[in-house]
Amino acid sequence: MIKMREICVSFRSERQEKLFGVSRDQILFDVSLDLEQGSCLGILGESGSGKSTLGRVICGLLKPDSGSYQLDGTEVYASRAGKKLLQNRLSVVFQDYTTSANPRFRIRDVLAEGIRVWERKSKEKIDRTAECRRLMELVGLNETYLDRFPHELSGGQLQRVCIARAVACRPELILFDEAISSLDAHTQVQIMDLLRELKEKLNLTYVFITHDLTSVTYLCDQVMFLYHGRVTEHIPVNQIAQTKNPYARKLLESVIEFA
Ligand SMILES: Nc1ncnc2c1ncn2[C@@H]1O[C@H](COP(=O)(O)OP(=O)(O)OP(=O)(O)O)[C@@H](O)[C@H]1O
Repeated sequence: MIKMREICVSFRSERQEKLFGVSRDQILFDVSLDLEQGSCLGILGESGSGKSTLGRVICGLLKPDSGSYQLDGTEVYASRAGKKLLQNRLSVVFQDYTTSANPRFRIRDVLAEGIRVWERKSKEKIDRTAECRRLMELVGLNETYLDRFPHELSGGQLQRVCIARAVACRPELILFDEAISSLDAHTQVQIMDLLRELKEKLNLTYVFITHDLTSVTYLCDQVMFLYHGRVTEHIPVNQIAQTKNPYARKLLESVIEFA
């Protein structure tokens, strides 16, 4: 489904030696990955290692300096058709569910944003009331919440709404950028169970960006470690205990010590 080869990204450096300097800081170095349909890839790394930058490349928001990014054989950044293909297939769920839902919208209007995308894609007219009910049921929320505003829901409930909005446009791939990190541990498990269930039901592919090793082992089938913008390891999750990666070892030891 996704094939990335030697992706490099740099940003204009803040420390320019000349007045009109053009020096750049490289953030991603030759990142390559393959993602099969139906799989779940966890991207782990310390703060600043380039996870979200890679996420922005994956979701079509940041054109890399060099490298190839193909979706089902089509080069994503080479043409408008490539970007369009990606837009039609991908949804994103961000960490900050409080700001990703417009506070002036009722929940039904938040969901309508995703439903409209599906209407445009499919060129079908959808019964929005019925679709909102279906989506609420899909993410385990009571349909009476449809008339509430975001601040009238708990963090976990609101993140469920954001997940419902993400699946409303019937994507094949969903990118989660620290999407459960700010929830309490109990709610995180509930949301991860929901994500597992949706993945099976809707045959979805996930990319899951996180600091949290536990959620990766719970949800993902493969894990990629980024360190200072380079992939240091990309392994199946069931081999994580044997990893030599120092960052992964540190995370593993902290989980084991904590347990
Ligand atoms: N638009 C930008 N312009 C300049 N530098 C940027 C930009 N976006 C990110 N960076 C820099 O790129 C580096 C990687 O940032 P990124 O957000 O990808 O890391 P991360 O691994 O997701 O970190 P965190 O876990 O803290 O979110 C950081 O040093 C950051 O300051």
